[in-house]
Amino acid sequence: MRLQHHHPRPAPHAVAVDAATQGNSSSSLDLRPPVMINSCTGRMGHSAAEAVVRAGLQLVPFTLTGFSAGVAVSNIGISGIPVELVGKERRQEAMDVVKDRYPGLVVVDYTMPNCVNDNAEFYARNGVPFVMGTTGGDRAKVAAAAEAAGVYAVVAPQMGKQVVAFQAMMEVMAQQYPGVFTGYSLTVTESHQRNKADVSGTAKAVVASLRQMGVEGFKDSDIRKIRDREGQLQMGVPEDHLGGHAFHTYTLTSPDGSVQFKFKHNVVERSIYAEGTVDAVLFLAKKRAEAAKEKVYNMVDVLLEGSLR
Ligand SMILES: NC(=O)C1=CN([C@@H]2O[C@H](COP(=O)(O)OP(=O)(O)OC[C@H]3O[C@@H](n4cnc5c(N)ncnc54)[C@H](OP(=O)(O)O)[C@@H]3O)[C@@H](O)[C@H]2O)C=CC1
Ligand SMILES: O=C(O)C1=N[C@H](C(=O)O)C[C@H](O)C1
Repeated sequence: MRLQHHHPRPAPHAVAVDAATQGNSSSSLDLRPPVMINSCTGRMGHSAAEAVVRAGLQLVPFTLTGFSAGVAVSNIGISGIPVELVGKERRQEAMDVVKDRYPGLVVVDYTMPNCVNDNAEFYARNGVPFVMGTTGGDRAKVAAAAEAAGVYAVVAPQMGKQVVAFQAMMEVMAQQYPGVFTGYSLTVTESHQRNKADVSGTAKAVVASLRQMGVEGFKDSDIRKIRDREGQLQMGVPEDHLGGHAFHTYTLTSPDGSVQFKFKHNVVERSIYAEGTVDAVLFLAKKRAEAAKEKVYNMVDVLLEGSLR
């Protein structure tokens, strides 16, 4: 496929895409599916695309961007593979070609919170399994779109194995000991790179478990979001990683102040999520091959099944 160039963005590795050169032996039951990542233009999408290539999976050489109205295509390079950018107004045309050329593909979404639902509905409409790594949006609607279309999906705000294990531990604690922190007050602070649009989806998930453990009166909007350089340095973020980090601290304090619990998970860079993304893709391919009854999963499900490397 060559989509028409309208108004190309700068293309450091502008090379014509010939999908056939990457080979395509996928079948719909392929356990190592071709992977389309939206959007390879973003930090997380780029990192996940590199992990896909490292894992020896075929990277579909097309990626969606949020650009539209006059901006159609140009190319970027991922680990030497030229990837063609597809503007929003041409995404259905591109998806038709991609489905035809890469049967059995799995889609990964790392875009923006404000397009989570639109993208999920687009993937569901097209009958393609997807990993929704993007945070935000109406998560119940994402799951409902996948269910209604009978499409397999992993929907999770956190792909990093060890952080997912922490999330799982909090969920188990909430199930086993509901109310154990009744009366305790909670503060939550999260720091991410300056241009992260929303409050941490991981923090929201952990807070949901803490509520089940009895914490009352704590709203998601009470999560303290640090995006400024000074605040980030104070929280201990290394200067080199101001542009890519995820530091989370949850503090629980007893009513009389005599007991305090602190949970922390601090991550720099993005490889932990990128590797987990590949695991989620392989998990979905397996579920599809097994024709599993359940369609929608999260990363705790992937972990519990032993599918995180
Ligand atoms: N689940 C997990 O483990 C993790 C989740 N995340 C989440 O992933 C998301 C992305 O983060 P990050 O990569 O840092 O953000 P970036 O801002 O670096 O990238 C987002 C990209 O999305 C693209 N985009 C915007 N709108 C659309 C659209 N409608 N269709 C296709 N592409 C679009 C933009 O491309 P363009 O400018 O070309 O439009 C942009 O490059 C966030 O929600 C973040 O919280 C991040 C890390 C780990
Ligand atoms: O945007 C990020 O960077 C991250 N987003 C996810 C979140 O919002 O929880 C996961 C991790 O914190 C990195």
